[in-house]
Amino acid sequence: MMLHWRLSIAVSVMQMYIRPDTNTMALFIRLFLGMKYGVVTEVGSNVTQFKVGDHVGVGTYVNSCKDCERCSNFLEVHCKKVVFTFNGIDYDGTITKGGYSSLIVVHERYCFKIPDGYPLEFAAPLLCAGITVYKPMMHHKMNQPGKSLGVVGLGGLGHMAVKFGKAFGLNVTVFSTSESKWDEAINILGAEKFVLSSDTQQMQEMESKLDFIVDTAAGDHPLDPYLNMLDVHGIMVLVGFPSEIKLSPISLSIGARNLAGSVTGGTKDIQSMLEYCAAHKIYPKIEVIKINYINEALERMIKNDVKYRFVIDIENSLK
Ligand SMILES: NC(=O)C1=CN([C@@H]2O[C@H](COP(=O)(O)OP(=O)(O)OC[C@H]3O[C@@H](n4cnc5c(N)ncnc54)[C@H](OP(=O)(O)O)[C@@H]3O)[C@@H](O)[C@H]2O)C=CC1
Ligand SMILES: O=C/C=C/c1ccc(O)c(O)c1
Repeated sequence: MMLHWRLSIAVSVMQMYIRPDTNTMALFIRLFLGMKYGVVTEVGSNVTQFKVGDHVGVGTYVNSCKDCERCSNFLEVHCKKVVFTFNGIDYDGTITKGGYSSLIVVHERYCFKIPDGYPLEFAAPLLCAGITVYKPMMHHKMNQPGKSLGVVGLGGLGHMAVKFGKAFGLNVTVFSTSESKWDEAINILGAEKFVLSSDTQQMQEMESKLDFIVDTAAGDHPLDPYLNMLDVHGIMVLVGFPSEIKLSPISLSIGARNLAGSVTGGTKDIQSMLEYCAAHKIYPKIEVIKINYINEALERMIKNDVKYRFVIDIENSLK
């Protein structure tokens, strides 16, 4: 039942951001150390899906009850007993350690085959940022060529939403608080349009122009201007975690618009996403670092100076 593997390389994805609380500026450190990839070195006798030598990845969770309706429908991330890969308490009482390890033992259900030829270092961010936007985009049928997509926030999640949007044949508009990201959005990621969200006129010009919006913004921001950009029956999905959201019900009712949320994805969705990325040559933009660069990496994350994920090469760090 268990898959036992030694990581040839382990990967951690880190994010850090400042979040205003009601009274204080609190510094939240999110060391997202869950996603990792490596090579299988040992399989238990009941393992059927993997063999020694396979390239595999582990996402943001490593266990769930396997028995509830959600698990039965491959919505394991929504299982009430889901165990997260980092700082979770597993069923045997152990605290999960995420990606800062050279070895992991994991049930094969929570292990994903990285397709042949897909460069391993790109796989880890897919297991969080990639699936977090791919899942709602597929669920809400945003893969209809010719439709229009708005992506709010150009960071780890946002740049993946742009990549999927382009691969789906959508007309993509990036909404950003950072004027400096114009070149990246248009010339590198290939978005059709870039809107500076602090520019009221540019924002108003987008009224009723979008079919879909994926909102990845990490900080607090008004929702009404974005909802008003949706056409009739348009769909806005929130995947970011600002501290709170406020909106006028009229922004939803007029135009019969839809607002939804989403969190990463189930095991089948994750495997499909990996295969889609391999088939369409979709790669997250990453910077590979060694562990001794971690303090500088943290400093740079505070300054929002990373495009868009640090990937820690644990194996080469330990040599
Ligand atoms: N639902 C889920 O399963 C998951 C959710 N998350 C959450 O998604 C969010 C984004 O994660 P990630 O992409 O990794 O983070 P990043 O820091 O890489 O990117 C977030 C982007 O949001 C924009 N932003 C930040 N603050 C604000 C603000 N106040 N108003 C508007 N835009 C803002 C910035 O883009 P710009 O400069 O372009 O404005 C920033 O680059 C986080 O809240 C994270 O916790 C992450 C993983 C999974
Ligand atoms: O699989 C679930 C992961 C959820 C998640 C929650 C918060 C956050 O900041 C993330 O990066 C992921």
